Amino acid sequence: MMDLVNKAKWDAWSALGSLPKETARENYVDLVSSLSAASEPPSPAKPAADGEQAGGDLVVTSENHITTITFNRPAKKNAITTQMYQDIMLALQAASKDDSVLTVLTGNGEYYCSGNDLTNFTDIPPEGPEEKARTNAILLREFVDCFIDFPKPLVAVVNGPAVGISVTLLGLFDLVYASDRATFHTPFGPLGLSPEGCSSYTFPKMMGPSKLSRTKVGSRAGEGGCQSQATVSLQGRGLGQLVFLKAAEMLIFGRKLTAQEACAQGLVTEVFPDSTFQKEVWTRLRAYTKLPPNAVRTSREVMRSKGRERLHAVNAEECGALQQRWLSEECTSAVVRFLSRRGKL
Ligand SMILES: CCCCC/C=C/CC(=O)SCCNC(=O)CCNC(=O)[C@H](O)C(C)(C)COP(=O)(O)OP(=O)(O)OC[C@H]1O[C@@H](n2cnc3c(N)ncnc32)[C@H](O)[C@@H]1OP(=O)(O)O
Repeated sequence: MMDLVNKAKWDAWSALGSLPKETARENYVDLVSSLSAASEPPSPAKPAADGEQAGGDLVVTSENHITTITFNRPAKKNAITTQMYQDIMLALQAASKDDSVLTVLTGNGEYYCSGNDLTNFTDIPPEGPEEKARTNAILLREFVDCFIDFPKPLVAVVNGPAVGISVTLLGLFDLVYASDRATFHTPFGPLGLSPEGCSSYTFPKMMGPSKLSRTKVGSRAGEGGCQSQATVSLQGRGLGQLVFLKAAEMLIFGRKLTAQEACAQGLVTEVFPDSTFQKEVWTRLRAYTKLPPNAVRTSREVMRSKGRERLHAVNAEECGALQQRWLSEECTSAVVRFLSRRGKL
């Protein structure tokens, strides 16, 4: 009775009764070929091909216990429309309750995401620009709160250049895997804007001294670390000052970082050669979904819970500042310059 394996075999055999040997052989072959087909690793969730609007500007798929939210406006460098903010929140709310273990954000086409769609500022309601700024600030605060409160591991698969809010939100992600063709740009200064996505807090905090001192110069991308040619001059500067300087260079002065530089600063977890990026990343993510889901969720919760209250306060402060920035002449003239460069106005 205690030899459970052989007992299971006996039970299965005796349940076949007087099944003819030939039929049993055929059934066995059918079973084995069905199992081998199922064991084929499914191809990574492929977003809709360029130009297709399958699922509209956002494609949400859920397979292999991974929910994937794909920016799908390649013709507009995956700029985020007002509707997409709403749809991403809905997708996150659904993902927080489904059987997925991980939630991934990625882009279709050559860009990861070119940030907020600057035409969002052009549809001014009859109540005027102040009302537009007020409703935008509410939408942005709710959007970022969704990421702060999301209960499962968040992964960014940064397939190409990332701009603005798609960069600042990365400080709220658990894993940021980047192709070596990705870049990270937060042009808030030139746009007359200020940081969002809690980046005014997460970026200085994340670009900490330990990462700078451990920068590996010249190592190959994808060897579990960063390939950075950036040499970091520490002469005469306290690391604390250098940390702020790096975050300020991005958020105040709009310096664009390469994937390797972003990895050296702690914004990116790992950089992969573009040629093997998708295969390596999705193979790794599928392996992560085999981990005990409740342990994964518990570990993430104990890591994230302590900082949530602070992040909500930072988000509120950033949205309040942006509500004023959006009404400023600096911002409106920058948006006019962008949209008129192609005769959009
Ligand atoms: C609810 C409100 C929330 C607000 C949250 C605040 C967020 C802050 C931010 O995200 S700030 C950052 C905003 N993004 C930008 O400033 C990027 C603007 N775009 C560019 O600078 C360039 O397009 C580029 C560098 C991304 C790519 O340049 P490139 O020359 O390669 O390509 P094009 O410029 O020809 O772009 C192709 C078409 O895509 C349109 N487009 C690209 N990005 C945006 C965008 N962010 N908003 C609107 N439209 C964008 C571009 O206009 C082209 O359209 P066209 O083919 O019709 O001309």
